[in-house]
Order: sequence, then C-alpha cells, then structure tokens
Amino acid sequence: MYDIVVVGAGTAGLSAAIYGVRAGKSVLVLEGASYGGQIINTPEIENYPAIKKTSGFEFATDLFNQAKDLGAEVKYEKVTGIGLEGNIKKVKTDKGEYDAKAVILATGAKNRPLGLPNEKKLVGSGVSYCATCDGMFYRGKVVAVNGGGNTAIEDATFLANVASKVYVIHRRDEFRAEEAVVAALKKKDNVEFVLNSNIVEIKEESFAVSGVVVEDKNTHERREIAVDGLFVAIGQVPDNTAFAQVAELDKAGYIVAGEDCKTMTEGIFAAGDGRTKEVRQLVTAAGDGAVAGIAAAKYCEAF
Ligand SMILES: Cc1cc2nc3c(=O)[nH]c(=O)nc-3n(C[C@H](O)[C@H](O)[C@H](O)COP(=O)(O)OP(=O)(O)OC[C@H]3O[C@@H](n4cnc5c(N)ncnc54)[C@H](O)[C@@H]3O)c2cc1C
Repeated sequence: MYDIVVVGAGTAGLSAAIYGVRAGKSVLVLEGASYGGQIINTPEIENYPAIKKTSGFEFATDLFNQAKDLGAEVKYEKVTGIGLEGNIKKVKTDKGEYDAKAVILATGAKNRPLGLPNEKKLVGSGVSYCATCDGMFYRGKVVAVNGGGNTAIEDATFLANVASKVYVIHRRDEFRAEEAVVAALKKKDNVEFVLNSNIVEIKEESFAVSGVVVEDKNTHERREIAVDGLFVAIGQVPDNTAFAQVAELDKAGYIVAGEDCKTMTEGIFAAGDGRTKEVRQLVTAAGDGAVAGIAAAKYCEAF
C-alpha cells in the first residue's frame, strides 16, 4: 500500500508529491495524459515568483524531475474512480488498482475552447485563455476578449490597461458578470462592446492571429475585426465526475474544498485548479500542493 496516491502530474500534483516524499512518505503519482498539465505548451511564463522567464515545458520538466529525483513514483494511468474499504482508499485506473492511505486529487481543469478549426494551432500565436498570464505580450496592441462572465470582464479590464484597444465580444446583450465588475470596465475609454455576436472565424496571417469574424445573432451580418490577440474566456471545464462518490462537486464540477484542501472524505484532499477557488494560477496550484502534501502526510501518521 502507498502512503499517498496523487491523481494528476500538473503543478499541484507534482508539488504535492514533493511535499509528500520529503515528509518520508511513499508517493505514487498517476497521470492520465503527459506530465506538466495545462502549462506544458505555454511558450512563456513571466509571473512565477523568483523565475523571471521560462517556458511551460522547462517549468513542468524541472518540476517533474524534482519530484522524481526526490523519490516520487510516476505511472501513466488514468484514474477512473476511488472506492473505500474502511479508511483504505482503492484507487482504480484504466490499468489496475492501487491501495493508499491518503489521496490527493490534482486533476486541474481545461479551458473551454470556442471550437474553431485553427484555434488550437494558434495558442501562443495570438489565441490565449489567460489574460493575467499573456496580457503583457499585447502591450500597445489590439485585442478581443470573448465572454460575458466575471472572468471575461475582469480580463478585459486588465487588458484595457495594457492594450491600445479591447473589443469585448459576447453572445448576449447583457453580462453574467457582477454589476460592479462591468461598471469598472465601462469606465475604460479604449473598450468597444460587440454584443449579441458570436465569433465564427479566426483570421490568421503568417501563422498568427490577424482578426476575428463576428456574426450578429439577430441580423446574421458578418464583419471582420482586426486584432492581434484573442482572449477566450468562456469558462473552464473540470473533469471530476469519477470522484463524485468521495468528493462533493459544485454545479460546475469543481471539487468542493477550502484552503485546507480537505474534501468531504477524510484522507482525500483536492489541490489546484480542480477545486473550488478564486485564483487559478501556477503559484496557487503549487501552494495547494504544499498544503495538501503536508496534510496528507499528517493524515498518514495517524492512519
Ligand atoms: C494557455 C495557458 C497559459 C497559462 N499561463 C500561465 C502563466 O503564465 N502563469 C500562471 O501562473 N498560470 C498560467 N496558466 C494557468 C496554469 O497553467 C494553471 O493554473 C495550472 O496549470 C494548474 O495546475 P494544476 O496542477 O491544478 O492542474 P493542471 O495543470 O490542469 O494538471 C492536472 C493534471 O491532471 C491530469 N488528470 C486529470 N484527470 C486525471 C485522471 N482522472 N487521472 C489521471 N490524471 C488526470 C491531467 O492530465 C493534468 O496533467 C495558464 C493556463 C493556460 C491554459
């Protein structure tokens, strides 16, 4: 039996593994895709404290090697569910089953894409899902933000301080975002609202975003807006349904857990983007990893 099984080898999971092994515990990390999580394909990271500039690949690889060198075991298996036998956790995967004293769910979340054909290809070349991460690369440029919730409106406000012009493109004529958040955006004089409109095409030139084509939902008229960047903020999609028996999920599918990373089941913790939280960033994922890793190790002592 392992002391701790970590689900997910992203920033939260690998940070949790580091804290678990350094507390003297046996740690198995199970990863369903490739190590590194969401950040692996990001060309530049500039907001992780003490690292001035790095790439997502370098960041994730260093973290992965650090966890492995300290003694964490990593297996590439997708976790499909967790059963309980007394206080033993039976972690089921697509390849087998592992017993653990404690489990840390660090499953992250994926940004909801628009689903346009060239969107994925243009990530890092004009398409972004994170204004706080990539906004600074658009200083003095023209950008569009797609969405109408708090994240989209806050992103647009953030970008209005950096970019020369921000188009806010939203499929409705009103916003889901809180009034105060919308009011703050409306004070900016370099913001133009394109409402009741859907983005139907991303234009590109020399492998970079050059514009978006929007369609008015009422008139079906289409027009092209020239932009250097498109920030898609139409929500995130967590995938935690496999854990609903052992961890409460909120309406959006995030695991309900506070800053102590505890779920409704003793000995099962949730860390990183996959849990209910305000700020989803590398530094908060790593912070969660530390909290969950230490808490899981303490739980093992009392097992
Ligand atoms: C394009 C982009 C750029 C970004 N840039 C920045 C930036 O510059 N700075 C910053 O601070 N943040 C940035 N972020 C946000 C940052 O990447 C996330 O906050 C962070 O990766 C969250 O880490 P995590 O470990 O919680 O989740 P993730 O990174 O999502 O990792 C979760 C891992 O769990 C695995 N997994 C999920 N379910 C299972 C399962 N059932 N079984 C096994 N494995 C499973 C996944 O495959 C994945 O590897 C960016 C995000 C994106 C998308």
